[in-house]
Amino acid sequence: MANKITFIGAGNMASAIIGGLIDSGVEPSTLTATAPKESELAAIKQRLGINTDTDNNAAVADADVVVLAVKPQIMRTVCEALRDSVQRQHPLIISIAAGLDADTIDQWLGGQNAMVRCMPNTPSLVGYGASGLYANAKVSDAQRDVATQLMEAVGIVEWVEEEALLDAVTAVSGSAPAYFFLMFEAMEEAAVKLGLPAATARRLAIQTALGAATMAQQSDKDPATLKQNVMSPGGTTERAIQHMEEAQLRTTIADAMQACADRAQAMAKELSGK
Ligand SMILES: NC(=O)C1=CN([C@@H]2O[C@H](COP(=O)(O)OP(=O)(O)OC[C@H]3O[C@@H](n4cnc5c(N)ncnc54)[C@H](O)[C@@H]3O)[C@@H](O)[C@H]2O)C=CC1
Ligand SMILES: O=C(O)[C@@H]1CCC=N1
Repeated sequence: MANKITFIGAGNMASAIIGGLIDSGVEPSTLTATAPKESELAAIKQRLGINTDTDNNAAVADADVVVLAVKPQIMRTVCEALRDSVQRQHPLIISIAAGLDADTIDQWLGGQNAMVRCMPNTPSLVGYGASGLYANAKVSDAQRDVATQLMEAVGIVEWVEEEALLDAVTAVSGSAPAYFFLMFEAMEEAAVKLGLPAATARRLAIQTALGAATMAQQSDKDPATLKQNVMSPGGTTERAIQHMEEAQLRTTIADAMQACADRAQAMAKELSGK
């Protein structure tokens, strides 16, 4: 793993990755996170024992890897203010921002940077992250390995060779924890209507999702076969699945994922001015 990693931004996604890294054995003293407010940093410092700084330039001064973990809308301001420090140090830059392309961020940082774009997701916090990664031409094999190691510490890593595919990764994994949380909400509400206490319904729904995901991961059967195995002919599951198919659930999911990828592209256009 790289010697020193600095996270610019200490919000939901940065804390999820940092928490996962520490759980995987990374020494907290090698990690630094920044944010404008000392109050936000005090909480993360106390919880995770990492270094913190309100000064982005000071925090990247001796970093081998800089992870850009601020909202896309403020990325330009943050990068332009970091330009001189980055040009002096030339660390590996990893951006986790949705949409924004590597070339745009590289230009904001003064150009000629080794840039990895990463689309992670929040389950990184519990070691079950799923990240898509793309590297620009400046990234060496050794730096690719560093990025792989960093994100594998918190889950699985899939490299894509075409940058545009990161929008598809955003749709299938970056944003997708929210789809499953929506499913939990809906199942709990429906189970309460069927008479179960909310807490019981929530536990059963979550455990079932965990079981289904684990089975799908471990089985040599595809999801369609595993689904079929639950559906006794003329039984209860068949009725439920028939209802979902008639209600066009697949189309809803496809449309939602297309909207997600479209939004990533639109954000990139809006924010890069291209
Ligand atoms: N939340 C998620 O599930 C995912 C988020 N992302 C990407 O991660 C990035 C961060 O998202 P979240 O963590 O959800 O946002 P967040 O709002 O939780 O965190 C943003 C952080 O940036 C800090 N910040 C604001 N201005 C700053 C500045 N000038 N210098 C340094 N830090 C500054 C904030 O104090 C905060 O700690 C976004 O670009 C988003 O597209 C990517 C994948 C998943
Ligand atoms: O909703 C968003 O824009 C970010 C990117 C992927 C997940 N959260």
